[in-house]
Amino acid sequence: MSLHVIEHPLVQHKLALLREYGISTKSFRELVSEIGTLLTYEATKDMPLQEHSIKGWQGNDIKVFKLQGKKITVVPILRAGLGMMDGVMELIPSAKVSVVGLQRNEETLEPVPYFEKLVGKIEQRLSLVIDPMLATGGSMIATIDMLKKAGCTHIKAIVLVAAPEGVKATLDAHPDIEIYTAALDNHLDEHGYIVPGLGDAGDKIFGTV
Ligand SMILES: O=P(O)(O)OC[C@H]1O[C@H](OP(=O)(O)OP(=O)(O)O)[C@H](O)[C@@H]1O
Ligand SMILES: O=c1cc[nH]c(=O)[nH]1
Ligand SMILES: [Mg+2]
Repeated sequence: MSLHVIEHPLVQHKLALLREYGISTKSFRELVSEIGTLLTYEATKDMPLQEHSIKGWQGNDIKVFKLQGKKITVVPILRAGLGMMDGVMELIPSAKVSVVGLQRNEETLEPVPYFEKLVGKIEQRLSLVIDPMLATGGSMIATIDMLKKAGCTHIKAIVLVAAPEGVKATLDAHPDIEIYTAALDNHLDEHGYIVPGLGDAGDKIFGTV
């Protein structure tokens, strides 16, 4: 459906810190999680509400609004998506979690699926796919393919940084989804890395380099 670049000053400030050369693993993890929280706030702002009547502090009936029906499944793409989990779950602590494992082949840039564990009745919920990086879009497209195969019709993606190539490929393949990102970066380099980007987000979160 569309791309939402979140230009909120807190998001942009934290993203600037995240891009620093030589950032520590601790700071990288903290910022990934914090930006995850802020982007979740934006991505959930059109969730439907239902009116309820409750007893308020004075003991009389008052009208309030609560989230309606089956709510959200968070879908982290392993590994790097796990880095956003705590931040996302902070705002939606009752969300179900469906985990998808994909490893990009660094030669062909094709995603190689290695894990899929989706929750029951996933088709009745909004799927919120989380991954820090949207590069060629291959991993995101493969994940959305899996979710649609399971019957999901309402899917949003939250990524910290997106390349124009990945946004186009994802929205061409799945025009009905919405992408929320802190930045639409410049381009992909010859190795499929986002420029200016963040480097290898999975390695930075897990300390594997
Ligand atoms: O848009 P694409 O071209 O598919 O690239 C983006 C994917 O690459 C990274 O994961 P990677 O495959 O490196 O796995 P990791 O999270 O285990 O490091 C990143 O976290 C995305 O999942
Ligand atoms: O720039 C990129 C592209 C894919 N995966 C990453 O971690 N970073
Ligand atoms: Mg990686």
